[in-house]
Amino acid sequence: MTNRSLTSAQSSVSSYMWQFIKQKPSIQARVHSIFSNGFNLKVQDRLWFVGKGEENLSAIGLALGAADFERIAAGLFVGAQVKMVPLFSRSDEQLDLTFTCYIRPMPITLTVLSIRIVDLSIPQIRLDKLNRSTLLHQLEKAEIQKKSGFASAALEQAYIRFVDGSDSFSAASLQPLIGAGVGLTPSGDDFLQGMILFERITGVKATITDLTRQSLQHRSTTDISLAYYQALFDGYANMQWINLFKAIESEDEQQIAAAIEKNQAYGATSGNDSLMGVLTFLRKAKMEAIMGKRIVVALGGNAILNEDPSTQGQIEALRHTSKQLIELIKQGHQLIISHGNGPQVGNLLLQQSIAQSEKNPALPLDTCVAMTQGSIGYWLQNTMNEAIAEAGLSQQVASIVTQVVVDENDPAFANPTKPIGPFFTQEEAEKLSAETGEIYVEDSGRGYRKVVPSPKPQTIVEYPIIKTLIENGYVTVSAGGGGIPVKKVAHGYEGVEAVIDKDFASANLANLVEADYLFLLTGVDNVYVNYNKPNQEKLENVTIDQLQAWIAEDQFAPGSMLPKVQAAISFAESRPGSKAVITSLENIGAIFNGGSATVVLAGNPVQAV
Ligand SMILES: Nc1ncnc2c1ncn2[C@@H]1O[C@H](COP(=O)(O)OP(=O)(O)O)[C@@H](O)[C@H]1O
Ligand SMILES: NC(=O)OP(=O)(O)O
Repeated sequence: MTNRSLTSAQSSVSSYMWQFIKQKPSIQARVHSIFSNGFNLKVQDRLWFVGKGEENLSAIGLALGAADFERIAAGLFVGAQVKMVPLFSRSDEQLDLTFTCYIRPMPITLTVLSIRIVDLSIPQIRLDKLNRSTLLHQLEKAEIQKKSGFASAALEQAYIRFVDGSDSFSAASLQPLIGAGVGLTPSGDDFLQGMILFERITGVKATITDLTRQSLQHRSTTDISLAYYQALFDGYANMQWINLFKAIESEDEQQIAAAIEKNQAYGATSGNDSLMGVLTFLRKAKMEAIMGKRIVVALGGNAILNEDPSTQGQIEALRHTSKQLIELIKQGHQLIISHGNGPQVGNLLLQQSIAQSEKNPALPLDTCVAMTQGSIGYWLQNTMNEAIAEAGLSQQVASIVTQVVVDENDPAFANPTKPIGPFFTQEEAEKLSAETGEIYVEDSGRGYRKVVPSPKPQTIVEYPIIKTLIENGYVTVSAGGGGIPVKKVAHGYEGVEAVIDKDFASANLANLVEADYLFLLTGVDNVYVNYNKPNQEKLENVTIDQLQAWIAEDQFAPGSMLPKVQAAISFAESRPGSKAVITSLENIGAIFNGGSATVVLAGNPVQAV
């Protein structure tokens, strides 16, 4: 008998198999099937896989260093006896094992020391992370179908029926996939396992998992497939999947590409077959909008203030607004709310100046912005909580006092353009201007309003906090009133007197928190060219270039639609795939369901919402 001891850390065992090994003093097995990258052992009613090298560590198995694997594999035959004796000299992270193969020309015993116990339990990956990852795109260009069992006529038909939606997933439609196709792990099973795996990592409703379990009671498949189904149901996957999950988590495109390639190389068609399941899961999830989008929603004036300017009136308006916003949460999206404060901050400033005295000096504009941010955030937090409870949802809402950094040399300080506060007639405005030196301008045909400097936002101080809250499932209210304008000073930040445009601040926020969408909600469903003229034209899917051309023609009113269009452009061009939507509050539930809105994106308008 040949004996060989290994002391290297080249061998590993899955945590799943370890659970079984550690209960047994010795394990008698027979070789069940042999592949180029490993072989299966039958142990009573279970199958265990012995892989070549850690990259072939199976959920149901053990992986030996490549050289030692080759020594055994050379003489291996189906039916050969194998005996494993755990030595238990190590900790819970390591195992020693003697591994005797009764092979030709003579048996071989390996004493495999320091076998690493590798956790192959299926992790959770947040849908938004998966959604942002390039996995779907990469699978689409990897030509996996061509290399899979689904390239064969019979299976291809079954696949197309699912993908074009003519066959929905049901026990009856799914059952024929069990055991379908050639190989020791038939393609149909690999496909279903890819889907089950992704249901598991994303934690979405386990529809395919449940249907597959039911179908397995009526239709059988190979022992090997059954063993992998069992491992999946128990929450374990092969090493190459775990590596793909790590790559998705890293958001590194190249790492994802490398992990896909490793998976594709698995088995004859197995790797590609299960990736077909993943691809189908991702497409289905996208179609059903299971994969939530991260959406910054900027609320325009009429979302907060209608005819009744009292506190109660504004809360009522926000109550209505919150009920509409809930539609996005119901559809599974992450909601990052921002809002304007033009009327409120102007009114507060007016109250400050009227009531000021030596003992009670008027508060500066940045503090007034902070106060309106606080009051509107407080109202919104409560109306959102009410709407969430009413809809039977469980999200929690947090308002964040948000400071937005501006450049103190921004030319906007010398040229006030931001209308705030109440509307006045021309005579009233002229009188006020003469008395106070303040500047009043006509605001989009609605009357005269005081204007204040509105510098461009550079960054948002609290954005990492906002991002953390979103990623942990909270609905946030932030950057209210465009954020509190501050400048960077040696010891931190200091307020500056201005009101930042909330559409620009929201675009900045959307970029910083890596949102998929920026929704600018206002009084119209769409942006128009030739607005309010007999030849007005509704804009639906538009590119940045088209908008730039219309801006040059002065199609959008400064102080109302122009900043929205500019903010939409700045977000759409910030990152590939970012989309900005300008529409009304009433329209938000319909946006992902074929409703009409103005959608701005950097690329081809055909790919809109
Ligand atoms: N080209 C345009 N297309 C559509 N609406 C326009 C256009 N130009 C001006 N508007 C007006 O601008 C309004 C949006 O600006 P405003 O009311 O200031 O924003 P907010 O809703 O953020 O308070 C629209 O409701 C509409 O009345
Ligand atoms: N800060 C700001 O832009 O407010 P409005 O949208 O209400 O004008």
